[in-house]
Amino acid sequence: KSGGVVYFNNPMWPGEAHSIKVEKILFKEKSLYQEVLVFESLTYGKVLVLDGIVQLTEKDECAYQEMITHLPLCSIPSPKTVLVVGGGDGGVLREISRHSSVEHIDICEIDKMVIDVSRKFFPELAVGFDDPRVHLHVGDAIEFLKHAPEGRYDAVIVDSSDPVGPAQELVEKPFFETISNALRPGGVLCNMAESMWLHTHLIQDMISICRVTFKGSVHYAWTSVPTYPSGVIGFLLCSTEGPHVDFVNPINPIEKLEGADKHKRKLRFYNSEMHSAAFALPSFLKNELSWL
Ligand SMILES: NCCCN[C@H]1CC[C@@H](N)CC1
Repeated sequence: KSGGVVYFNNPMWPGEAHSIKVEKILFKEKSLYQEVLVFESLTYGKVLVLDGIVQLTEKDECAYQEMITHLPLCSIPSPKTVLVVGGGDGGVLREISRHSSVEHIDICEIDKMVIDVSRKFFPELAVGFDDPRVHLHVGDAIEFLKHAPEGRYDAVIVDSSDPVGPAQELVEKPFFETISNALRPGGVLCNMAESMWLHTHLIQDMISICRVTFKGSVHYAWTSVPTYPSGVIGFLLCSTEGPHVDFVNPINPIEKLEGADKHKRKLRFYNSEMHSAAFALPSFLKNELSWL
């Protein structure tokens, strides 16, 4: 209710909750897949919540959208074809459109309500859908990728919600195998990879799958998102067998991309220093994750 505080507690983070002060509820409906909530907060702008889990806020979405997009796209010389899994709010599309080398963008989002709600309440993100290179597919990415042509994409970005509910199957081996098959040799995947503070078992499971599924390199990167549980979110960066990809030192630095800032909206978070720094990991994580 307005004026109240909303608590986000969930089996994904037992024993802790995150609260944001609600100024005004703007939208609350059940889609075919989940409950979709939008509210005006006191200090983070508008907030998108799916099944009680914060997906984005206007204040800090830049960190997530910019990092999940530019970590992969700045790691290959000239990305041309990109697939977004999830991402129905349009934020990743907005970031991809900064790359003038990109010619074709497919996006596969299962829940049309997320797209419609973003267009209405988050125009700063939904602007991504206006790019003529974008081809929208409303449906299950598991099916979409099963039928994707082999070696079709230079990059795949999995901008998913947590693996509880609609996104449950997006952390399983068969799905990663279809992604690997859909990427060209030396193609790259950037996959949302939860919190190093909360989910090291899940991260380990994903890395174990990716190390056998992607014969190139597998790296873990992370960034700060204050409204996500534990205040950080990670990304799994994988490359298929083929031309070596150095994820840590961007071969295609965003600063050299003319047009990256031509947008009326400048980059707020990502830059090449943040790119490299994102791969520096705390000792507990290096010790916990078996890279071998
Ligand atoms: N496209 C908005 C972000 C979706 N990904 C998030 C990562 C993990 C969070 N617990 C919830 C959403």
